[in-house]
Amino acid sequence: SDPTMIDLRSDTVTKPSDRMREAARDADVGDDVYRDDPTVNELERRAAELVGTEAALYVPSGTMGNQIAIRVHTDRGEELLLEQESHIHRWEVGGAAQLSAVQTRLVDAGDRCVPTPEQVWEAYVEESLHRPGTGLLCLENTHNYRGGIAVPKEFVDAAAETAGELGVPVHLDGARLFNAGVALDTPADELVENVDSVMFCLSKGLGAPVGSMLAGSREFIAEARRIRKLFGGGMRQAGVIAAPGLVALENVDRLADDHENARLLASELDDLEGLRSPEPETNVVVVDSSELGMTAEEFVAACENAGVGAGAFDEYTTRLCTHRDVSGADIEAAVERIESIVESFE
Ligand SMILES: Cc1ncc(COP(=O)(O)O)c(CN[C@H](C(=O)O)[C@H](C)O)c1O
Repeated sequence: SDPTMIDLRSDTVTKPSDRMREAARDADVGDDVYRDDPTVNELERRAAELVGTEAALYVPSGTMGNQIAIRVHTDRGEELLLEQESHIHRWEVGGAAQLSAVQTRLVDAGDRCVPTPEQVWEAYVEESLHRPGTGLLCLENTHNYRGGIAVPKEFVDAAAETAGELGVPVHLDGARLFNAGVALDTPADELVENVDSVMFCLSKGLGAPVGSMLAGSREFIAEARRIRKLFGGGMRQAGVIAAPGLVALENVDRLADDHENARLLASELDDLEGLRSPEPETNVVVVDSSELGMTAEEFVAACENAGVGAGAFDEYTTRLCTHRDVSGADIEAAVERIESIVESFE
C-alpha cells in the first residue's frame, strides 16, 4: 500500500506491532482442533476472564463469531431480532439466513442504538402453528454505523432484561466493546454481564492481525466450538496468530488515544467550510459533505487521491476511523489534505 497514505478507512487496517510479531515467532503451538495449542488456550482463558464469562472461543473473524452465536442460539425457522443498522444485518452477507436459516425482524433503535424494552416487547413473536418464534435478540456496542456510539450499560441491560423475561437469549456484537468500555469508563465485563454471549474483535483497534473472541457459558462455547468446525473455522497451530491477540489484550486502555485523535479530527473537519462532523464518542468520525454538495463517493475518491483512506457510509456521509497506526501528526496531515479538497471543490 502507498506509504504516504493516511489510512482512515477502518480500524481493521491496523498492522501487528514488533512485539506482536516476536510473540508470533516465539509462540508455543499445538493442534488447536485437539485443544493442544497452549497459546490459544491461554488467549481463550484471558478473554473469558476479561468479559466475565465461563469460557471463550478464538475465531478467525468477527463475522464468524456473530454467525456462530446466531447458529448456536437459534433453531432453523426462528426469527432474529436485529437493530436495522446493525453490522449483522448490513454487512454479514445475509449470513443469518444462509447459515442458520432464520428470518430477521428489524427494529429502528435510532440514536439509542439498542431497542427499548417497549420495542423488544412489540417485536417479540411467540411461536405458534402459524408464526415463527423470536429466537435471539442481537445488540451492538459500540454501534458502528450510527457513528461508533458507546451504548450505556443501562440501555443494554434494559433490552437484555426484557428479552430475558420473554425467554429470548441475547447476543452482543462487541466488535469494539473495549472502545465502549474506555469511552464509558466502564469495565467490559460490566457492559456484558446481562447478555448470554458476546463477540469482540482483536483485529480492530486492539491491533492484532487476525481474529475475534466469542465468549459465553461453558455449554454455549462447547456448542460454538462444534459450529466453528462446521463453518470451517477449526484451526491447527493457531498460536502463531493468537499470540499477537494476547499482546493486544495487555493494553486495551490505549484505545483512549484513538478516541482523542478522533475528537481532534472531527473538530478540525467540522471547522472546514461545507463539512459537518459531530463530536465522536470513540474512534469513529462521521463527516457530512452535503452542505459542500459533494457526495460521499466523490469525497472518498478525492480523499483517496489526496492520500487519505476513507469509507462511504451513506449518500453524503463518510466514515473515518482512527486507530493505533495513525498518530496526532497524521491527523493534522489528513486535515490539511482534506482542507485542500474542500478549497478546490467548486
Ligand atoms: C460492529 C461490527 N461487528 C462485526 C464486524 C465483523 O468483523 P470482521 O468479520 O471484519 O472481523 C465488524 C467489522 N466491520 C468492518 C469495518 O467496520 O470496517 C466492516 C464494515 O465489516 C463490525 O464493525
